[in-house]
Amino acid sequence: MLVIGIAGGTGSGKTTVAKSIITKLGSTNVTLISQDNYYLHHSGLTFEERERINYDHPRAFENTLLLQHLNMLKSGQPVDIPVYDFSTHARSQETIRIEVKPIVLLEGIHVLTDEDLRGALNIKVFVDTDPDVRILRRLTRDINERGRSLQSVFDQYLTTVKPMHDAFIEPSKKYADIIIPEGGENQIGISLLTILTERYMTDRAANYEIG
Ligand SMILES: Nc1ncnc2c1ncn2[C@@H]1O[C@H](COP(=O)(O)OP(=O)(O)O)[C@@H](O)[C@H]1O
Ligand SMILES: O=c1ccn([C@@H]2O[C@H](COP(=O)(O)O)[C@@H](O)[C@H]2O)c(=O)[nH]1
Repeated sequence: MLVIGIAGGTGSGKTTVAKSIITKLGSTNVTLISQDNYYLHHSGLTFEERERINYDHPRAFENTLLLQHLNMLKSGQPVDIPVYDFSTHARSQETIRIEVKPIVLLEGIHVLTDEDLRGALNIKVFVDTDPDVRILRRLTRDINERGRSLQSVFDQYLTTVKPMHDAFIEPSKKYADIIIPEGGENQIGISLLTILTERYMTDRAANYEIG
């Protein structure tokens, strides 16, 4: 199984890049997993307490479960991954079944910051988009899709999103094999990744396999 990690700041276009690759290759051989599904579940906290959590710190995620699921997929077992509800800041009761496919695209803000997670990736990608573009995209998305107000996006960006991006996410770019400027607009970068993935599928014995 080939695992491609796609990191980058919030709103950089990680999901858009991943979905473009799936559109080009078809979904039969490629599956998408978002690190966001593995946000820690804070069942003992109230909504107001959950609202104040720093969701941009590397330790906000249950990466041990994510790694366990990747290992299960690599050994040929399907997995039931958690579903995360951004409007309530909580895991929902449901899970999603992920079937075994030869290619896994793993996208998330911190897929390159965790050493163990990096070790599970065959190709490491960083989507590099200017902060002003990212915050504008995030503002639109969080208000339209995640039930946020203008003020809450503004406050969260300044208190946690930007400081954590500067401290952890931007520095993780150095681990990338491929940097894709401007995300979904970068058709050449997306084609490059698609070609690499196609080559893997036609030659499973290629050098990408981790020992
Ligand atoms: N090139 C683009 N032009 C315009 N809007 C975009 C572009 N890329 C992404 N978006 C929008 O910006 C938002 C964040 O993009 P997304 O791919 O989900 O980023 P990420 O997964 O990095 O947070 C989404 O609403 C998406 O539709
Ligand atoms: O409960 C939550 C959990 C996460 N967030 C924010 O989500 C982004 C990561 O998602 P992207 O799709 O990569 O933008 C992260 O910056 C968190 O701040 C949240 O607001 N609430």
